[in-house]
Parts: sequence; structure tokens; C-alpha cells
Amino acid sequence: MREAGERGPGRPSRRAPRWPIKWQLRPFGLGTTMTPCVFLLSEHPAPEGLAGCLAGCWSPAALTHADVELTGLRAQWAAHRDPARLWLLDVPAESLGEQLQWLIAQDLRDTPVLWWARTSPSDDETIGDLENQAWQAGVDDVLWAHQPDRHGRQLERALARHQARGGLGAVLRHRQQELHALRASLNNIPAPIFVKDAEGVYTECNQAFLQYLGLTRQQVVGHSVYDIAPADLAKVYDAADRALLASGGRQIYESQVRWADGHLRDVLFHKAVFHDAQGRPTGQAGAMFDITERRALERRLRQQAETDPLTGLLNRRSLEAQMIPRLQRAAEQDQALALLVFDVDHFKDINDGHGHSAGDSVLRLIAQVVGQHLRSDDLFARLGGDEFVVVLAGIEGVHSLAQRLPALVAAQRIDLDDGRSLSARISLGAVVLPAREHTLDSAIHTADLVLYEAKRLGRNRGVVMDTRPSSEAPGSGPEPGQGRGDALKAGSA
Ligand SMILES: Nc1nc2c(ncn2[C@@H]2O[C@H](COP(=O)(O)OP(=O)(O)OP(=O)(O)O)[C@@H](O)[C@H]2O)c(=O)[nH]1
Repeated sequence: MREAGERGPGRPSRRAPRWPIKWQLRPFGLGTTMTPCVFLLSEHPAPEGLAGCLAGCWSPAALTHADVELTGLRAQWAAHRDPARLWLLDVPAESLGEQLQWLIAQDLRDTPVLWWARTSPSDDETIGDLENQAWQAGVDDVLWAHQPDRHGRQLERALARHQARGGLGAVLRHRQQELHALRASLNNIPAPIFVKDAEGVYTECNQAFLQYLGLTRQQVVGHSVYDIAPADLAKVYDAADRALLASGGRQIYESQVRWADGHLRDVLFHKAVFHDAQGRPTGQAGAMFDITERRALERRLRQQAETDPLTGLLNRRSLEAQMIPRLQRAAEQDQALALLVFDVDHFKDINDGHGHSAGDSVLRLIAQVVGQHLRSDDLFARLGGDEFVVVLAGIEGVHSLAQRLPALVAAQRIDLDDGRSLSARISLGAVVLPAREHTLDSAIHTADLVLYEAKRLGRNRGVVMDTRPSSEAPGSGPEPGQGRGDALKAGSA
């Protein structure tokens, strides 16, 4: 039996009968060996010609196995299903396709199916149409009742074709074995794998996929991402699927997937489209790779690379990186820049007198106290040793902050492990720089000069220098006690 739609064997030749049908059927294996064969009979009453011919060429033993049954076919079939029998199925012409579908469902695809058509069309065109229709439906050949001289050859041809290709059933069995092996392989792959059709419906997945999501095969196959994933993630997958199908190629992207335990995991998707014979995208196959641990490690490494391990503040390198867009924006938008630099007074004495770890505690405490008085968009970094820098998001409040911070630090007491306690002081230099291009280094250098001034003035204080020319200063004028144009303002804690 051919698969529906397969090309037919072509029109039988119209030659004169050569042998009686009995003789023609004998050599084709329809004798004692009983090649399984299904005849679809198109009309009532029974085509006795055919039945008679077949009976005549059958050995008596084989004939006892032959069912010549013209009605109640499906019930008979279900009761006596036996591929070694000859089946004559009564099929009206109009339901030929339907009957073939039913036969296909019976997995009889390695059995030749011939249609005994008792219709006697008058013209070649009608014959051709009906034959085409039959071949399209999957019939191996059409035996016209009014052309008995051809039947032997037609039957021979149909059987030979089946023998030559080992029977479509064998091919299907082989394919089923391949599919089985493929599924077994997929199930052995630890990465979750899935296949979806062009509408985004899952058609296949492996065990790892089911385990990863904590779902059963029934919950996945036949369903879409909207059935198995949280709505927000399903939208992401759906958009990616559509983009992939439109591109017709491959896709790699990162997203998250709700794990079997309900937690979200970071996942890398690798997907590719597959196409039909005409090159149309018919679906996609993909694999998921869990990158949660890798992402966490990357985050840790990035954090280590960007932060000062003692205080958790930005280090100099990441401050530089974050300052690039800020300095650029300040230059483009004519914004002044406010920057504070401070260090611990006589820090060496703290280290020498209380030990290095006491010095570390002082640095940590200062970072914590100062950090509490900054805004989230201010940048706070430890430049190294006991030197810190703050870049304010705006210049407002720079004077009060410069004066408050030394006092806030001085008010802290640090309890040491040996029961003693100590306090620390800081000196701070702040600059307000005019709106033009600056580098971080030049800004820090200017602030450092102001910090030295604070040290010179006796430490434990903040000094502010506003380097803006008065023309750039806002109309509000300086804050009380604030100088302008390279003026210094010092305040002690
Ligand atoms: N505990 C500790 N000490 C450090 C660290 N890094 C640098 N230091 C010490 O910090 C001290 C810095 O001293 P300086 O800034 O040169 O001088 P100072 O004693 O603070 O004096 P002034 O700045 O003039 O007030 C040195 O003794 C360094 O060894 C660190 O991570 N932890």
C-alpha cells in the first residue's frame, strides 16, 4: 500500500488479454504462499468475477484462510485481523479515501491494496481521474472490472513494487525504531531539549526537559509556552520563537526558566528552525543550558573586580569606569562637578598603636558612616590606603556635607577586641569644578590640594573650594560663609 499522495504507477497499458485471469494470478505469489493483500471493492454485489478468479487460483488450504467478506468489514477486521489473509473490503468509490485512512490506522501499510472498480467509465478521461484519485488516496493500483485482461499484470506490478521496497510497513517499522533510538538518545542527554511546531506547540521533549520543569509529558506535548511557564516569561519565549521562525535560522539567547522547585534559573537557549521540503519553516528544536551557577560566579568575580574588599566600596578602577559617562554628560549639559576627597588623620598612628586590624576597622566604620549620608546616585570609592573619594550627583549640599562628615566620623567610637576603644578623625577637601571637560584624575588632584589645605589648617575638618567663575554660579549666590572663584572655606569638626 502506498502512502497517500505518493505518485501512482501510471496508467495501465491497453493491450489485448494474453492469458485468462487464473493464469495471470498464479505466478504472483497468491497461491499457497498467500501474500497478504487487500482488495477494495467498489460496489455491491460481490464482484464474483474477481472472487471466482481468486478462488480458482488459490490452493484449498490457502482458501480456508481467505476471507471474502463484503459487509461488516470493520467488525470482521477487528475480530480476525491477520495479515496472511486475503481481504476483500467493500468500498464505495466515494468513501475510498476514508477507508484508506482507516486501513492506514490499522497499520497495514506493508500490504498491497488494490481497488477493484466495477464502475465502467465510458471515457479515458474519467478513468484517468478516478485512477489519480485512487492513487492519491494510497491505492497501489486500480483493477477495472471491465478490463480483466490487465489484472494479472497490475497485481504483479503492485506486488513487485512492494517486494522491491521491502514493504512500506518495514520502512515504517524501521522509522519507528529510529524514532525510538532517537528518543532514547534524547533522554540520555542531560540538557533539557524540546521541539515545537510552527505554531509554538510542543511536539517532543526529553526527560531532562520534563525533570527540569517538574512536568509530565502530557503537560508539555501538545501545549504551548503559555500553558507551562509564568505569563511574563512565556511572552519572552513566544517573542523569541516568532523572531526565530521569521529569520529561519538559529538563535541563542539568555532568559530565565521556572525550575521544578519554583525558583527561577538563568538559562541559555540554543534553538534552530527546521523546514519542510519546500523550505518553509515548520518548527524549531532547542536545548536549554542552565547557567545559574556561572552567572552567580560571574557576578561575584565582577563584584570582586569592581569593589574594595575591605569596605565594599567602589575601587578606583570601577570609579573611573562609572565616571566616564558622568563626565561626558556634565560636559554636554554644562553641569558643574562636586567631588570630595578625604583621608584619616594620623592613620599611621592608629595602625602603630592599635594594630593593623584596628586600622581596618576604622576604615570600615568610616566607609559605613559616610555612606549613610550620601544619596544612591552619589559615587563613593576607596582610592587606596586611607584615602576615599565621593563624587556627588549634583553640587547642592557640597558645603554642608564637607563640614558635617568630619564631625560625624569624629563622633564615632570604635570598640576594639582588646576591650579598648578609639575614635578617628578625617580631613576632607571638596571642589566644585566649572562645567567643562574634566578627567577624574585632574578633579581628584584638585581636591587633593584642598585636602592638604585642610591638613594644614589643623586636620579634622572639611575645606571647600569652588573654582567656578562667578558668571557660572547660579543666581542664588553662595551658601552662607562660602567663597567663590578659587575661594576656600574651611570648617572644623
Ligand atoms: N590598617 C590598614 N592600614 C593601611 C591600609 N592601607 C594603607 N594603610 C596604612 O595607612 C597609613 C597611611 O598613612 P598616611 O596617609 O601616609 O599618613 P597618616 O598617618 O594618615 O598621616 P596624615 O595623612 O598626614 O594625617 C600607612 O601607615 C599605611 O600602611 C589598609 O588597608 N589597612
